[in-house]
Amino acid sequence: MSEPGSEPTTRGDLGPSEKAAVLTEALPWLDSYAGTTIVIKYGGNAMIDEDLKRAFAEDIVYLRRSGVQPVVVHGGGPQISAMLKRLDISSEFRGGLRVTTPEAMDVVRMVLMGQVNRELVGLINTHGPLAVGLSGEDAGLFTAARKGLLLDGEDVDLGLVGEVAHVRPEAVHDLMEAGRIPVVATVAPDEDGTVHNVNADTAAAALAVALGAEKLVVLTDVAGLYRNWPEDPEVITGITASELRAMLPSLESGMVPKMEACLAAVDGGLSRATVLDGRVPHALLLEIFTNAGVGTQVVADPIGDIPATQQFVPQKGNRP
Ligand SMILES: Nc1ncnc2c1ncn2[C@@H]1O[C@H](COP(=O)(O)OP(=O)(O)O)[C@@H](O)[C@H]1O
Ligand SMILES: CC(=O)N[C@@H](CCC(=O)OP(=O)(O)O)C(=O)O
Repeated sequence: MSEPGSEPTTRGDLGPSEKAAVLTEALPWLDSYAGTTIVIKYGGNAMIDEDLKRAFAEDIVYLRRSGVQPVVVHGGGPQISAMLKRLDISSEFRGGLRVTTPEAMDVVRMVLMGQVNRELVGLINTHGPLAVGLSGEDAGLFTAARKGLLLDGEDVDLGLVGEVAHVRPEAVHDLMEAGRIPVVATVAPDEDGTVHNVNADTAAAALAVALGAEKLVVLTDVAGLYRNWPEDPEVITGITASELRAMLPSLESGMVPKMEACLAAVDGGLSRATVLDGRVPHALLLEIFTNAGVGTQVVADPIGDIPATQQFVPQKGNRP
């Protein structure tokens, strides 16, 4: 596993028998995931360069062609920050969430829907007419409610930041039934129609639960959830819902909404939620179609005394 800030590792060239082994290793996973829905959250911090974004689009199309139904929910935090800076609009984060003024909200909406969403849809569609972009504003997909935040005993006013109060997943279902890949930006109106900025991890979890997805995969810019961050970091490969719940108050910055989202997904009935290093090319395929898996896997509390690291150990025939 890489350390924070270190370069992600890549695989060297494989010989013919190793290539065949990789392909056959995928077979049981192809069998067990066919027909399931996987929600993939693509964080803005993992959209580092054009090659990585192209590799991500390939992975999504690969999943679709393998009979999996991928649903993409994307972020774009660094892209929003860059545009706010260009426009000389200040913004700050509290508890991993952007304090969003009405002026900043216009920029959030413009960047997420007009820039990041369009780019991902375009990259996927170089492989065929597959992806359709939408936001929480389309066909009532998300209804937001103003998010409150208590930090160190103090009420923080986050402005136009929303949490997902209601999901109406019909539009996503319609697209999936038509063989399309929904690509979702996470701005959403409240009941009065005022558009709110919803953290993409939070929205991805809510959508995954509403769709009854098999799994939530979160692509970010670290190798997973670290214990003892940042002094003596060590990636946690597997963690149960209760262990994560106990750890949440000690987490910082962007990891707070991310791990809250994984917990919400598992509490909402998904069998797993995984945080992966999106800087590794094809991390998604490695996670879904190889025995090793990568990153941090959050699982429901065990029945009996099987440790989290050994639950659903990805081996043939061992799917829950
Ligand atoms: N315990 C932790 N383990 C891993 N990353 C952490 C931890 N605590 C804080 N972080 C920070 O959280 C960041 C990921 O969140 P964020 O920047 O919101 O990513 P994304 O754009 O992918 O949603 C990491 O880059 C890291 O700096
Ligand atoms: C409320 C809030 O913080 N919203 C996020 C929405 C984008 C996002 O979540 O992007 P990443 O996944 O790349 O972090 C923001 O304004 O940055």
